[in-house]
Amino acid sequence: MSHAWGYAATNGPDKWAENFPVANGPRQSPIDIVPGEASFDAGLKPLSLKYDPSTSIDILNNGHSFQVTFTDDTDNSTLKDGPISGIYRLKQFHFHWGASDDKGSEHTVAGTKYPAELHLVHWNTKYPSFGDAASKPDGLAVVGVFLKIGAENASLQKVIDAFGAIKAKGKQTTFPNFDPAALLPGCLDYWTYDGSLTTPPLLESVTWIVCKEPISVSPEQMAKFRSLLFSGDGEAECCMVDNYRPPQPLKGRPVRASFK
Ligand SMILES: Cc1cc(=S)c(O)co1
Ligand SMILES: [Zn+2]
Repeated sequence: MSHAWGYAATNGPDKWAENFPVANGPRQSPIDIVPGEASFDAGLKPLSLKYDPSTSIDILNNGHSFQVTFTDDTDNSTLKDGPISGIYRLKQFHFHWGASDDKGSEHTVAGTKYPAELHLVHWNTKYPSFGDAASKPDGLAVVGVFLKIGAENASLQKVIDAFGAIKAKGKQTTFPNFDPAALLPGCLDYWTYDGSLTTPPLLESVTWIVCKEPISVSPEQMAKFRSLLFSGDGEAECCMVDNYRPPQPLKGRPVRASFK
């Protein structure tokens, strides 16, 4: 690929292997989760997610998605238990979504696509930093939450209210005192499997934890997601939509369920 990666026909998921050969690796994400083929594991613990709203810093349009970034120099916002060992710190959350409500999630459930998917990215504190952890097989843990069309989501609206300041690529603004726990579903039953980042460099360092229960998003709120731009100021406007990678081969990996 002569130019940076993206989601267009010229630089999208089908082209990523040219610059990132791990795209064809043994533990790529996302995957299609087939509930009937997941094995219930009684040894899986409930997720322990403890987030401190004072760790939220800013919100950024990075040209691929938007992300809310957190201070990660303390154990104030962490993920513990579930399928992981040790303490993982929250670094950022972001979303993937579609141009229409019939697509947008990265993981699918028995082939079903949701209109969007939230990713809460955490790194293993056995390593000195996120950057270091990102290249280790047990370095990252990402909690995935599906978004389903329904009632307006008041917590999500707080994020959407910041979109005016980050419409174009490279725009950033402060985003203090936000509690990401407000974006979690009531039930934290999950599927888990070993996978990767779903964007280049597609590092195979992620323990995926995908919640079974979706959160709601209204059609109007989804329209606001689709008003963000892949493009920067002064460039031809390109709506930020369909920023999702399709499911990848499971290649024999087990998918475990924390619930029956
Ligand atoms: C670190 C990271 C993780 C995911 S899942 C993503 O889409 C981008 O960056
Ligand atoms: Zn992601």
